Amino acid sequence: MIGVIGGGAWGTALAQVAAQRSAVLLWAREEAVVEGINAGHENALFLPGCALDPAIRATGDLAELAACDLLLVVAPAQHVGAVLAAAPVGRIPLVLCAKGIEAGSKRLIGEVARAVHPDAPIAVLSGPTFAHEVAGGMPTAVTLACEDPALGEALAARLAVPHFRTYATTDVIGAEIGGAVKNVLAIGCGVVEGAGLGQNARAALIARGFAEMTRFGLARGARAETLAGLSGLGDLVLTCSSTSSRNFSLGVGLGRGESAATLLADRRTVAEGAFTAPVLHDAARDAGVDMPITEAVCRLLDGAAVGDVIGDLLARPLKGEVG
Ligand SMILES: NC(=O)c1ccc[n+]([C@@H]2O[C@H](COP(=O)([O-])OP(=O)(O)OC[C@H]3O[C@@H](n4cnc5c(N)ncnc54)[C@H](O)[C@@H]3O)[C@@H](O)[C@H]2O)c1
Ligand SMILES: O=P(O)(O)OC[C@H](O)CO
Repeated sequence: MIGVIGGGAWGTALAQVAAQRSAVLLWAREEAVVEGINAGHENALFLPGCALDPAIRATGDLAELAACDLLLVVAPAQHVGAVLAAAPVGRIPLVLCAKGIEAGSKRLIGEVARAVHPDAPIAVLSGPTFAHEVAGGMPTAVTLACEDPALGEALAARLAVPHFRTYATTDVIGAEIGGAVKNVLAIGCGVVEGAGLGQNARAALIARGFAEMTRFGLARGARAETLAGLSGLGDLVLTCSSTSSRNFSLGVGLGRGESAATLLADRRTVAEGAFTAPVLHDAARDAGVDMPITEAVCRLLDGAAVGDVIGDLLARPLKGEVG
């Protein structure tokens, strides 16, 4: 049986995919989500309007996950450590599906999981994946990263269904960094949209943002081809082009001059980039990597005026395109 830890939009969509081939037990934090899935086969809080496979069973009791032989970890990045610490994992393989970096510790989610459950094999699933499209059966492709190639290929085969293709790699760090950094850059692209700065600026931000992602990723041991793949460039393009992205939408609000505090207040859904941006900025400084767009997003989240931040970005000394 496949266990899913997290009953947000993405955990629910992944449960829907997994249910095509396996029994699925989904742990959700909210009682209303557990009841809604078990009684009405719908997650009205986080994925409304999607008729779920009746074979998906939900629970509010983490202990029940001990019966699973594979766990998909889909809590928001800042909560993965706490949720995993309370889960009966032991040696059950963990597929990490959150996109972010833990604030304070500056750890990638794989490092967080390994610290709590050192005996559990770790994999990362990431890529361009709006939950509502995946849950609706629309064609989607993801990266499945695992340092053990045999386990990675077995997990990729187990989680794939015809509309959900998994591409295996051994580059776990690359998959993690792409997913974390793209959320920050998506906020920046949203700002460009909200401030009406035009399509040229958005394309420039995607390309220069990808250069930032690559610099940081290579400094942390990622492989360039992973960063240019589904979990990096693929997801960057998706989230930088659509208001279906919570991160892009947050940026649109910032670009219109609304404050981050107002935009983030009382949110039920997560915009991971808002939490990752400051810790990514710190981690980049530690690694000696220049990330001007990430720095600009941090300033905007801290309340700096859009005109000032864009003016400073454009006023930087000219440099070569590579390097
Ligand atoms: N939604 C997507 O399309 C999508 C796609 C791929 C990856 N992801 C990633 O999946 C992760 C989960 O996002 P989502 O979209 O499923 O969430 P969501 O925005 O739909 O829902 C918020 C989730 O946060 C959980 N939560 C809130 N406070 C919590 C706490 N204190 N402890 C534990 N959990 C808490 C809620 O229970 C809920 O599951 C994120 O890292 C996100 O980047 C999302
Ligand atoms: O809505 P976002 O910005 O969290 O993006 C969701 C997924 O990460 C897209 O791949």
